[in-house]
Amino acid sequence: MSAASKQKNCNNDDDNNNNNNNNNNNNVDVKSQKKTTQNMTTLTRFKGNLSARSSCSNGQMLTAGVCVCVCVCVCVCVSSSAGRPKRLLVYINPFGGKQQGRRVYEQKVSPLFARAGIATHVIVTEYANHARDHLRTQAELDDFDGVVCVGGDGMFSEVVHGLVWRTQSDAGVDHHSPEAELQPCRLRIGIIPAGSTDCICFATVGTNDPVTSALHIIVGDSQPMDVCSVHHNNTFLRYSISLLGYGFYGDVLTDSERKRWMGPARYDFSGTVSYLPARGIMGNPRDRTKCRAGVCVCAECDGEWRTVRGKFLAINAASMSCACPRSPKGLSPAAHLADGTTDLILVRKCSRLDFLRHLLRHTSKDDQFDLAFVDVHRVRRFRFTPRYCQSDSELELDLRENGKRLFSQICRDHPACGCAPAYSSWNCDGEILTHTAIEVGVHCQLIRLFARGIEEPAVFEDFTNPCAI
Ligand SMILES: Nc1ncnc2c1ncn2[C@@H]1O[C@H](COP(=O)(O)OP(=O)(O)OP(=O)(O)O)[C@@H](O)[C@H]1O
Repeated sequence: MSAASKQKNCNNDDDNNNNNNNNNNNNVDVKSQKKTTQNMTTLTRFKGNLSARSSCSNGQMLTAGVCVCVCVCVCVCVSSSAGRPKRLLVYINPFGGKQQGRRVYEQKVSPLFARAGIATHVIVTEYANHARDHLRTQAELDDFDGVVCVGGDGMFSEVVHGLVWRTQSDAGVDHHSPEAELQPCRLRIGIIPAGSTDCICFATVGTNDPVTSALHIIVGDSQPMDVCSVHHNNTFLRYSISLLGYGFYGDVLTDSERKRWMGPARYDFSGTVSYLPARGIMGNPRDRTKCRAGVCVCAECDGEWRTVRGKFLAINAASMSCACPRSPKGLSPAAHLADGTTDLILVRKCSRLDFLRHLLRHTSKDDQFDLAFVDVHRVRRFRFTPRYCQSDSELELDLRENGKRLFSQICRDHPACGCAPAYSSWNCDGEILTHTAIEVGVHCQLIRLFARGIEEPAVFEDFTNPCAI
């Protein structure tokens, strides 16, 4: 990527919607005013919604000013132009969240796709990584305009892994090289939320509602997103879209899988963090500016590496705010979806009370980074090398043989110190990585979602009177 900043328009691909259709559908199931209001929010943002207005006035009216406008949204989209998908490959995880994926798709989404004239090829997954493997090897991607996953963040991660891998394979890019410039994926990804947390959907759409997500797909919205590649010693490990966590966050996952997450904490992990600060970007991790739909500026690639050594309780890299309904601020409230950076949060060794203060600030108005033992940097790349006490560790032998850069910085200060080695694991979007020494690079706008990011509410939006919109 060139050193110059790229300015990209992240808005909807289509500027004009031809709204000629007055078709009214009375069969749409609208369960609550809240849901309908969300759908209306989507509707109001569609450009050229004049005929949506007139359709709405003829549409089915419910009590309290609630209007069934989902059908209208679909009609708005039917007169398709470039950017709107015509054929979609759909993967449904029947076991995500409350195991409602199939029902959600069949009852709420499939009828909308049909009405919008979108053909679908639906695969209900039969095992973990089914969707990923299918995308990697079998899927005839040329036949489709987009891929839809019905499930949670884990399912989305599967689809990203399959699609990014396949795109690189087709383009002859060596994804094992940490320096490789990855090819952006042609197909957009739609998320129909049917998982437990649905953090990615929430961060890119602003709500976890299957109908709203389906409408974004139908109108062909486009929201670019960064993807982090994680390597160990020139070997690809995983892609990360939301959060990479070592120390506290890594161990919460590891220990919860071992069902001992309430057990004794032993957080004090020595190591070296090197990072390449992001330049040429708008904002910083502490400016309280939320990521909003619109123009995205990609960070520049050059600059000087910086190194931090010490003892950490937690090392987190947040590529997005990681806000979700249960944590509305998220881990890094000002992180951006598509600027080519990740927010590297370093929590140094501190007392348990101080660490608790830091954690509690995630749910209050106070700045969680405004503490002496917390540093946050917006970075393009970073590396982490744990400092092992044991000289005969498997990793050290491996590193000696390969002798690469920072990975050779193993602690040999205390070969027989007898201290309990403090290891943690990296939690990569909910999956535990098999290595602790990692190198991470952010790939700016590698994928695109059928979404448009979170928009500021329009000043004159009046949800109580949808027909006036
Ligand atoms: N048919 C299947 N059987 C078992 N596991 C599956 C199947 N299909 C997908 N999976 C796996 O299930 C995991 C969890 O799925 P998903 O993300 O959809 O739901 P969730 O974990 O409840 O939601 P969230 O990730 O938002 O918390 C994913 O990692 C995915 O790889």
